[in-house]
Amino acid sequence: MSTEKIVLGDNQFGKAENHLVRVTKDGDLHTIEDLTVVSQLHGDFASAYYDGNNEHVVPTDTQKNTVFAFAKDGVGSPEEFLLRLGQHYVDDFEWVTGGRWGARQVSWDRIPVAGAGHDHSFYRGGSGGETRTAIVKIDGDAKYVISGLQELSVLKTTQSGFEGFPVDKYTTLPETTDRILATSVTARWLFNTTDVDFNASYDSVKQILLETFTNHYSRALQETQYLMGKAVLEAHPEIDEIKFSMPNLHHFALDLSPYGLENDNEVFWAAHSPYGLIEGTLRRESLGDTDKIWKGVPAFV
Ligand SMILES: O=c1[nH]c(=O)c2[nH]c(=O)[nH]c2[nH]1
Repeated sequence: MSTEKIVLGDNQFGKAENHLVRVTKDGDLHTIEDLTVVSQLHGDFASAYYDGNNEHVVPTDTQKNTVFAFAKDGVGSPEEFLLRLGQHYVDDFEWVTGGRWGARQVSWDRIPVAGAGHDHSFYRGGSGGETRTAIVKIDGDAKYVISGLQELSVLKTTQSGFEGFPVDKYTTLPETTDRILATSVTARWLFNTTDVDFNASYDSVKQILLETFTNHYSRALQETQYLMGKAVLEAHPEIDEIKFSMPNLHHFALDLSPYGLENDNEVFWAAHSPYGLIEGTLRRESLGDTDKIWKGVPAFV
């Protein structure tokens, strides 16, 4: 066995995937900044690795908290935000000589309602937008068309609450009348004819889904889902049934009071898992059994 000393080379540590959503409010006009941040420190940490001595180990938990606390003062640009974060560590911890801070920022577009961008409801457009799907089934003489979309990401920064749920000994969730509601809509809708301008129909259904997400105070994602499906079926007689799968993508307003800061629903942690999963089928009451048509239709195409 070699007795050569094993030495520590490059090292760094911190917290990855700090998913921050910063809401800035100018009256009813809200803007959002959505960044996923990684923080990694360089410095004199040898005794932590060699001796288990944590005197210099700025906890990764603290690095996470610092990301959210710093967001209280706004983000501005990811570059400025990261420069501010990094400067804090080299200024305030003498053994920290540097580090690496990174961010992925995604942009949200305002949902267009009657030609104007909405004040507080957003969707992911451009390359972050939804995928359109289509499925055709033929069974003898019968032809069925199922159109759909997946991963239409929408988020509203207010006009959403959740109250009145049953409470048992496992319930810790507080009631709320003001929260972020965010989901990524997967929907499939079944036509009762093939005589359809499918491109125009798709554009209209998507717009109805977006507008309906926007246009009411949501008492739960379940209610919002029902209203979205109802609006589609009411506006489109050529569609008989719509199925949804919608994650409830939780955004937790963080308690910044331990750092002497208030959080009036401005700084949120966007948790990735677990997420709520809200699914439902909306259909015309008189519609017969369609199970055979849906059989074999995958959840995601
Ligand atoms: O809109 C919601 N529906 C739920 O079923 C639920 N459950 C939960 O914990 N939060 C929420 N929000």
